[in-house]
Amino acid sequence: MELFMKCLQFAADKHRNQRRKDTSGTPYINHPINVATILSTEAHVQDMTVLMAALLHDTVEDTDATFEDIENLFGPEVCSIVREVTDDKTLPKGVRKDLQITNAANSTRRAKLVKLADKLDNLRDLEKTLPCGWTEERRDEYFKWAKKVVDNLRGTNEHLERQLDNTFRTRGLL
Ligand SMILES: Nc1nc2c(ncn2[C@@H]2O[C@H](COP(=O)(O)OP(=O)(O)O)[C@@H](OP(=O)(O)OP(=O)(O)O)[C@H]2O)c(=O)[nH]1
Ligand SMILES: [Mn+2]
Repeated sequence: MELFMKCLQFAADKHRNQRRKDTSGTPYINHPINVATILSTEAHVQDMTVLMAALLHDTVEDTDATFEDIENLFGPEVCSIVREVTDDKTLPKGVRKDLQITNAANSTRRAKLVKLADKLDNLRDLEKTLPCGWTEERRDEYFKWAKKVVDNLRGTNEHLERQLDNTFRTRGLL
């Protein structure tokens, strides 16, 4: 529990100047908190290593945090999950998005759990509001792409997959 609180503090500090893309400017940290909360309360995940990785999952991708920081502070197991769910932002966006689809199938179970909850929270946000500057078409494309990623993560957690399927059904993708 002490290490979990340190993850929360570390993620809140790293994301402190970031906002979500919604019009109300929700603090970015709400998203990693939501991902960890979905895993704990909806997927009934009790593995603290997974819950810590959920809090940290966007720190290396979107802040100046490094894998070295994560490994030193939170250990190699948490770090390896964060590594699995971190996109290489030096790659062109199209390549990154394709890699998420192919890498999903080869991920460890722990990384798959974080990926499923990450997609679920992002899709729930997208159902509520269109991010600033996004068109309806871009939202539709995100849903279609997310379905391809999720299809390669299946067989991991029935609660998460049922919730994701509800969002895909609402969009006419299932
Ligand atoms: N739906 C939604 N997403 C928002 C919002 N604000 C920030 N995001 C982030 O935007 C990313 C999705 O937008 P894209 O344009 O597809 O991706 P990009 O930022 O990586 O270029 C997600 O990153 P990610 O968590 O790394 O996930 P993913 O890109 O792997 O799906 C999501 O967390 C918001 O208000 N609504
Ligand atoms: Mn995320």
